[in-house]
Amino acid sequence: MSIGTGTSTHIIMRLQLDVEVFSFGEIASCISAGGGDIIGVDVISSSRTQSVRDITVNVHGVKQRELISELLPKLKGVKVLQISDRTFLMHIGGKIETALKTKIKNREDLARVYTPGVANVCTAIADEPEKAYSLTIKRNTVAVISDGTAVLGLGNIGPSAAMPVMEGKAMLFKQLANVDSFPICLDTQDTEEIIRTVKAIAPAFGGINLEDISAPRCFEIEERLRQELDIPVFHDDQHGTAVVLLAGLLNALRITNKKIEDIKVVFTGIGAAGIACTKILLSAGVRNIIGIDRQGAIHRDVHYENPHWNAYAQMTNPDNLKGSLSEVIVEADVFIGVSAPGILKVEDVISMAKDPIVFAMANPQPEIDPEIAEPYVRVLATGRSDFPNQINNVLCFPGIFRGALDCRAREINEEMKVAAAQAIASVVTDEELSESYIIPSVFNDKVVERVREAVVKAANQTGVARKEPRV
Ligand SMILES: NC(=O)c1ccc[n+]([C@@H]2O[C@H](COP(=O)([O-])OP(=O)(O)OC[C@H]3O[C@@H](n4cnc5c(N)ncnc54)[C@H](O)[C@@H]3O)[C@@H](O)[C@H]2O)c1
Ligand SMILES: O=C(O)C[C@H](O)C(=O)O
Ligand SMILES: [Mg+2]
Repeated sequence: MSIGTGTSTHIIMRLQLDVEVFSFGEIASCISAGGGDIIGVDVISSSRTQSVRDITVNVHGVKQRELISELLPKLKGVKVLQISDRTFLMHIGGKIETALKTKIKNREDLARVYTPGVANVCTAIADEPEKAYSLTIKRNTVAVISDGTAVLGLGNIGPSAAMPVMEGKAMLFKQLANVDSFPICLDTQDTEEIIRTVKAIAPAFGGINLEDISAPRCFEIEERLRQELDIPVFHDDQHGTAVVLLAGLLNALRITNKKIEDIKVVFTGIGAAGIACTKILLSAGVRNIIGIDRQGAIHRDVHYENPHWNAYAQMTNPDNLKGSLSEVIVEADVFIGVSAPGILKVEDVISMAKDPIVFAMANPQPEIDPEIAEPYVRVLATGRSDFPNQINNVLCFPGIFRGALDCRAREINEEMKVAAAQAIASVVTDEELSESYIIPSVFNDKVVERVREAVVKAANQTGVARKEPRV
């Protein structure tokens, strides 16, 4: 399966060139005719007769890449040895590794980090289990756990295919918040087995980040683990997303000057993210939310097999609207998509109220192509990093876990989440706020620090902190 991103990407073409025959001008014209731009040329090897070169080319989609790959071999003296995509190259062998804090230089070191010295440390922990926090990786380490059932918007692609996303989350934890983490993808989709397994591996970890586990199983898995473990358990697709969404919406409403209690919000995708996002907006004061899943608006006149939808119908849709997205979205102020690609049409956006806010957050393909939607909306956001206004849980999970680990929080509660949302929103000042800047960038170094501070404060206020954090 190939993801047509619709945006540019770099490919590296390794060419074997017959020195007597080839013409670089012809190669350049051919790449340009295929719609690519040459970014760089590296000579890999050279002899009197042959030269092997890597040509890095910027292309704007899969079709251009295919066209260039077809045209180049037709040139005289040119043989295409290999075409690699930079994204794939960054994944070869995985994206993370274990690093040592101290090197074992001699026998004395060996006897300390390993047998016999290590035995004394083990006994100390056996005598006083709390010491696991000071003498093992526990205090700074989170397990990133998935069963591969709702990987981005790709669906149930299984545990092995989920690994690149989980490795990516681990990279972000480390780079943004210096939290160590392990990506763990489980080869089971059985709720009880997942709960048992996570509980069994929990002693090594200071927190559990559940990721890309589909609804409705994710609700029970998280709830039971929260009750049965004494470390924070956080389903990122529910709560991380909800926190960042609330931050983005608070700032978008500053632009459109609409009051949170007056807006009509239409959601698509009433799964893990959709239900949690709805709940956070209700507690922030939104009164009119209508949720839409595959069969249309969720209302109170039917009984759903999914018990979460019956509960959802009770807390949303005050006018008990029925029908399709196109029918329900008329005069809505805000659209929030956590569902599937391409389901929002331009006509739907046109039918919204003045100054529409559209958050098309499905990954990797949003509910509407941003380029198509842009002329019709006041504020547009997606979950992706290649458009402005990235509403993605990456703005939340590193900082929220940094804070929770630092104050050794027992759990991550509602107050900590709302504090995190306000902290993220506050990074964008009044002077900076604009239609294309409602939410700070992932690379804004104020984000993690502000979220951490707000989360530690809320944890202290709600009595779930078990330690004064180091400053
Ligand atoms: N931007 C972010 O930070 C962020 C965070 C979490 C999830 N997401 C995205 O949101 C989407 C859902 O993720 P999830 O974890 O909630 O998955 P999920 O499987 O728990 O829920 C998805 C829901 O969308 C519904 N759906 C699918 N196709 C639909 C359609 N055509 N019309 C209406 N509803 C439809 C499904 O029936 C399901 O109820 C994914 O694309 C994911 O990438 C984005
Ligand atoms: O992984 C992401 O980019 C965000 C989110 O967790 C998702 O599942 O889409
Ligand atoms: Mg996810």
